[in-house]
Amino acid sequence: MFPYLKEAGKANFQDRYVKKANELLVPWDGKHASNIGLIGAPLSKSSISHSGAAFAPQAIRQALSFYSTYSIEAGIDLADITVTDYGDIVMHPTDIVESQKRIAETVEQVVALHQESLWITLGGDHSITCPVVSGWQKQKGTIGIIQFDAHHDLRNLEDGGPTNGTPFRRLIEAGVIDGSRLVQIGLRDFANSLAYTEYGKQRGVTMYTIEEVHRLGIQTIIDKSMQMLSDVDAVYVSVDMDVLDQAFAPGCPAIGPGGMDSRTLLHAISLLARYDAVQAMDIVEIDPTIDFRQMTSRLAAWVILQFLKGKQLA
Ligand SMILES: N=CN[C@@H](CCC(=O)O)C(=O)O
Ligand SMILES: [Mn+2]
Ligand SMILES: [Mn+2]
Repeated sequence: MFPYLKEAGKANFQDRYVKKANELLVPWDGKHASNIGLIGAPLSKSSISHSGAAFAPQAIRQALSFYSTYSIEAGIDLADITVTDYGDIVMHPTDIVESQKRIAETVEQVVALHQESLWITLGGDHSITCPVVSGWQKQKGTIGIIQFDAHHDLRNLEDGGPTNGTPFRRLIEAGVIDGSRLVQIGLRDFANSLAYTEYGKQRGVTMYTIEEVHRLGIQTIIDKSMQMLSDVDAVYVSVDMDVLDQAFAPGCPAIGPGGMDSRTLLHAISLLARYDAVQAMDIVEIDPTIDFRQMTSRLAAWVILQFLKGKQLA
């Protein structure tokens, strides 16, 4: 009736030949689901550094609207993919342990409903990976994890409880994953301590520093890692955005120089997604309140798109 009135929040300009990446997300109706699920775990009260990562799931969804679904490099369009958006898990306002329990329970329940689905979880700080993987693993069996991170995240629990510095130690000590099935990629100087490198080595964790990424090349590291994990039932990819150099990811609380460039991370995700065993991914440690021009959330949107692209190329 009114030709110049549009629904609030809808784009001002629509090109009939362009599909925007956010249009791939379809809210879960409680019944129907596609074979790719997305869920938000907005917890950041568990972060050692001040963090507004609880705002990241919405920021990343919104950042998808900046991009189209067409990959000129691969010569494919993702337009026909549907990602079922399960929404965000409600966090307890003060109780971190209760919030993490809700994450584990919810993930276990939704994965049980749709066991064949691929899962993308948007954090939150990195503490969410422990409950997410715990819930997911219950439906999967023996799992491997590939972690992109500047940090080990193998800190002791005594000093701070279940913070964003501890998820992989908790998973190992709870027996959810064997240390020999954890691969850490992008570890960097002056962001860790010898005690945790030694703890990781004792547990059989495979570690690649950012210097090794540069020297060996990301393709070689991904090939080797997936070969090493060839006996697992499923592989989980955990993307701590602070693996990136501060120039590429200004919106992470624990930024630093000497990190990975965005192209290397995106290539790694697309390579990993081509493996059938890679069935889940999380993206963590983005605080949209300190980001610059949504650069870090935009990159996270691309991480999702590279994952979807890689699956199309599998
Ligand atoms: N996942 C991040 N872990 C880092 C940063 C913690 C922080 O400063 O918030 C770590 O344990 O050092
Ligand atoms: Mn980190
Ligand atoms: Mn981390």
